[in-house]
Amino acid sequence: FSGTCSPSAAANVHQKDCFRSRAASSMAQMVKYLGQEEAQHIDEELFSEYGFSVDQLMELAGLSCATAVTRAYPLTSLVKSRPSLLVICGPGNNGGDGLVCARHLKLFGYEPTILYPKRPNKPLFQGLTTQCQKMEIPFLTEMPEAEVVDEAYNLVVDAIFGFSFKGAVREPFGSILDVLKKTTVPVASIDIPSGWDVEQGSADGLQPDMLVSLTAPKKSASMFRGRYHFLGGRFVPPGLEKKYELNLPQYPGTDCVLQL
Ligand SMILES: NC(=O)C1=CN([C@@H]2O[C@H](COP(=O)(O)OP(=O)(O)OC[C@H]3O[C@@H](n4cnc5c(N)ncnc54)[C@H](O)[C@@H]3O)[C@@H](O)[C@H]2O)[C@@H](O)CC1
Ligand SMILES: [K+]
Repeated sequence: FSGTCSPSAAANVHQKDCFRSRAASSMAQMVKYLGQEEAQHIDEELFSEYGFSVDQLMELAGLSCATAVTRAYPLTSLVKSRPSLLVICGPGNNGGDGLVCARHLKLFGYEPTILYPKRPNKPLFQGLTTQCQKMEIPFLTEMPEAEVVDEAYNLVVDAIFGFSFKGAVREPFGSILDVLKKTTVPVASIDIPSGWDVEQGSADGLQPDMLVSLTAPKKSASMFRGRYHFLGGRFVPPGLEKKYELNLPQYPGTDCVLQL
């Protein structure tokens, strides 16, 4: 889209797109893009000052991600005969968001499969894993080759690393990300495209088609070049939003996601 809204454009639809696009880009300018430390401080404060628990926010974050997937890749738009998705979960809370997202996607009619190679020995993650197993979501034991991923799945959900990622990628995630970079199916990243520096991004890294920024976008989101950037995690209390000057756009109605 060129950025100029031509009044002579015949279709109303085009005009609507035009205004939506303008509104969205001005919203994207207003909302604050967070540095890594700031994102971690907000996270800590949500628990220490505002009394939330991790599983509460993870449920809302994962639900946002699943909802964003339904908006960008509705069941009717999928090209494969089955609505299959691959959800790759990492070793921290970003991986937990992925487990929650997979569970909701199953409830929304998709057929997720999970790869979860490094599982923390904590009740929260064990519970989320059990819930997915009981929802009859299959777990893979290893990352398939790129050609297999392209053939078997409509979309890959990247829940490997979030805002605590630092340094060079350690195994087995280095090899998993190498495969992901070779696939042609769209990738939807939760919070940060995995392997990207949280603030600087990564020129030769993963190039997801969708990014769901949680709470507020991180600085690297300004380097995102995919088609769909959503904001999710509609749980920020006004006091916290004010303190960190987040300038969050208003979510429409009761929606838990907003397209930036
Ligand atoms: N504050 C918020 O707004 C919320 C955040 N949530 C999620 O939590 C995420 C942050 O979670 P965490 O702080 O647990 O961290 P991450 O999930 O970003 O990753 C931490 C894990 O990755 C490993 N790791 C870090 N760098 C690595 C490297 N170079 N190679 C291999 N492994 C590496 C760490 O050892 C740790 O196990 C967010 O991005 C978001 O997805 C949500 O669950 C809930 C609400
Ligand atoms: K991610």
